[in-house]
Amino acid sequence: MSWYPVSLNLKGRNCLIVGGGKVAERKLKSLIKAEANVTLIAPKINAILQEMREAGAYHYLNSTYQANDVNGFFLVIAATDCSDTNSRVGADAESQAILFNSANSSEYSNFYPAAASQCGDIQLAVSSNGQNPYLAKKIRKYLDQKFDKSLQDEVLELGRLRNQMVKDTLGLGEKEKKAFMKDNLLEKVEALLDKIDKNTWEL
Ligand SMILES: C[C@@]1(CC(=O)O)c2cc3[nH]c(cc4nc(cc5[nH]c(cc(n2)[C@H]1CCC(=O)O)[C@@](C)(CC(=O)O)[C@@H]5CCC(=O)O)C(CC(=O)O)=C4CCC(=O)O)c(CCC(=O)O)c3CC(=O)O
Ligand SMILES: NC(=O)C1=CN([C@@H]2O[C@H](COP(=O)(O)OP(=O)(O)OC[C@H]3O[C@@H](n4cnc5c(N)ncnc54)[C@H](O)[C@@H]3O)[C@@H](O)[C@H]2O)C=CC1
Repeated sequence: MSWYPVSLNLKGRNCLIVGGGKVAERKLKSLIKAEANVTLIAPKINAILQEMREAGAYHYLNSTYQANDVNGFFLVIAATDCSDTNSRVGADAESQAILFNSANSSEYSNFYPAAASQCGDIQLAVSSNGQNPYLAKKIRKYLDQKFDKSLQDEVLELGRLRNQMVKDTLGLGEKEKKAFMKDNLLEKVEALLDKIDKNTWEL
């Protein structure tokens, strides 16, 4: 089986993290970057999570996980140091077809967060499907360092051009549309790819 790669829009979505240690903290930071609305349940949280709570970065429930605490959440992450708890959270999430990731077991996980970095609208994401997250992180860092952040403006410009062309070609037939795009846009994309090749890739 191959896993289905996807980019999720979590803006304003209710997401739950169970656990309050280092792993929960990393997961929380990436959900906050995605502007999710995060609730965290744990009887104890580390010092950084404490600071973030005081700053109002997420909602905190000072408790151990209770059955069906997952109710109503779009996405749930179990990051406790108790694999039984993580499995219970997973079983509850799975029974409601909620997106679920466990930090210590792939038993119920129906997604893995990729090792990812953002360069403007280009997202670099690497996954090892649970085989070796450390390797995924290393490959992500390698790509990140090779990718020139100055290309961000050019990618945005390509987006603007493309939107304009979609408007300009309204009413044209499929064939004419394709020809128009090829003449006006693909050349610019190729030029950008050449630039990436020459300036940033040393593969
Ligand atoms: C299955 C998965 C479930 C999940 O957590 O989603 C999982 C599981 C485990 N990770 C472990 C360890 C580490 N994980 C990292 C880092 C990351 N781990 C991430 C994802 C995933 N980790 C999922 C698979 C994704 C995939 O394969 O692609 C990343 C990509 C995304 C994220 O979590 O945000 C993020 C990199 C982000 C980035 O920087 O780009 C580091 C490195 C570090 O922290 O510096 C270490 C220490 C080094 C080491 O031990 O390898 C252990 C052993 C724990 C133990 O020893 O007990 C387990 C448990 C097990 O494998 O059973
Ligand atoms: N996916 C990953 O990248 C990694 C995963 N791990 C795994 O993740 C687990 C957690 O790692 P850390 O954050 O370092 O552990 P930690 O020990 O720092 O934190 C565990 C947290 O879980 C909470 N907790 C325990 N029982 C709970 C319950 N019933 N309900 C709610 N919260 C509960 C604790 O209060 C604590 O806040 C490890 O046991 C390990 O299996 C570890 C390192 C990396």
